[in-house]
Amino acid sequence: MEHEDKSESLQNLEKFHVSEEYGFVLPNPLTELPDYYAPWMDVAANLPHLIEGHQLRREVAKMPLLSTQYLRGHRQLRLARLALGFITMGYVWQGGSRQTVKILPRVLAVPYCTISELLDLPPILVYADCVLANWKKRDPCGPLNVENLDILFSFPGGDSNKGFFLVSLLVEAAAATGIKAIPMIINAILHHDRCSLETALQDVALSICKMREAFKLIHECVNPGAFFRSLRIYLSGWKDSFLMPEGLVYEGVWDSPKQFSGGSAAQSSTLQCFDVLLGIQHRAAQGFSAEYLGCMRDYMPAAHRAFIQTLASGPSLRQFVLATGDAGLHAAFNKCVLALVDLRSYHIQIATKYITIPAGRCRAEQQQLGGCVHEGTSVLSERGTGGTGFMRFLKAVRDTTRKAQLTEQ
Ligand code: HEM
Ligand SMILES: Nc1ccc(Cl)cc1-c1cn[nH]n1
Repeated sequence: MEHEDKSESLQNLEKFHVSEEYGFVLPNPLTELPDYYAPWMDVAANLPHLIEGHQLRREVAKMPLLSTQYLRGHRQLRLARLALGFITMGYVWQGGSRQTVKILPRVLAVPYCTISELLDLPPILVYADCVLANWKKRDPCGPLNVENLDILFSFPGGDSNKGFFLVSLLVEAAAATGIKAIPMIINAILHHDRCSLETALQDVALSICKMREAFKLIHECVNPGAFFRSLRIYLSGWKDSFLMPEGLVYEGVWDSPKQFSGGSAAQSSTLQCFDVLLGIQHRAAQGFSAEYLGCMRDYMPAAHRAFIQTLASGPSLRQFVLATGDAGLHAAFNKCVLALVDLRSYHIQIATKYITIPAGRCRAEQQQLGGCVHEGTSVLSERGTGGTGFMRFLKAVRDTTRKAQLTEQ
């Protein structure tokens, strides 16, 4: 398709399930399903209690095999997937790293895989489930802030669950004005409109700064110990996992076990969108392949994946700004890059506080008391020796971002 067509297609954000107000966040997610699905919703709503009471497996064994035919529309499918995703992660990880399961019972596997196929998402909890669709306003007319928000489902780990998912949601919501500026940027490039382009780039830089502001809430809303010892475990996946080397058998769906990566904000369309817009291409870092971020696009809603692909195949903002030799555009472009560098640097500090430091304490304890740190796979977990894998990855991504600045002409 010609660039001109692409710019037109990107003008219609709604087609890509992108909201002017909420960005990639699912606006006003449903909180209820038809009563027929009460067996799923009741277990999902009661997950922390069932897991802590070692009753989850018994409850799942009692569940009927429900048909997905009574689910109507995108939002009911997203809510059903969210509930089944929480139950699945709870079922697999309720015994921690000592008692993993190898088989997901058919009463979960069959509907979960059916719904996942309809949404073109893998049958494992992803960022688009537990962040983008896992929220409601207490007062529907109230603001989008921590005081007026709640999550729909949770793992054990208390309020840190809510804090982690809601802070992520607020970071995503802060990105909305930047995402909304993207069609304007593409249009300005195609019409050689430097003034509109500079204004839109200023919107992107301001939006990324607001994302970093929202990020700061993590300190008051998430406890490092609760995150490291509890929540992090439940988000782990079963790909390249030495705890589940074969992966997970989805009973009644596939005969052989399947491997899927755990939930990660690498599945956030927002950061990947800004990377593509600014022409930032990441490469391999120990433990994380160059394809890792690319592979995570398969864990995004199909419409969001299409938005990123359409953006990637459109005109290059980087090349356009370079070709103009315009100092104002040059500065506005670099402000966006530096805002992304600052966000990623701040994120690295957070990862240090919430993973590296608690992991160090945990190792010290285990050397005295024995027992094994959960060496989960993929997201938010230690990879490689001493948890350095992810830190090298995050620093490599940050440093590649820094190198994307346009140098002096
Ligand atoms: C307690 C808080 C957090 C911790 C400990 C943490 C830790 C990590 C770790 C270990 C990774 C690399 C592993 C992987 O991607 O599988 C990662 C990646 C990432 N995280 Fe977080 N994170 C936290 C919160 C957030 C939040 C709130 C956001 C934004 C909504 C975020 C955005 C990202 C992104 C976009 C990546 C992919 C790498 C990149 O694009 O820079 N993180 N995080
Ligand atoms: N913020 C997040 C929210 C949900 C899930 Cl599943 C993962 C993350 C995350 C953060 N950094 N890496 N992953």
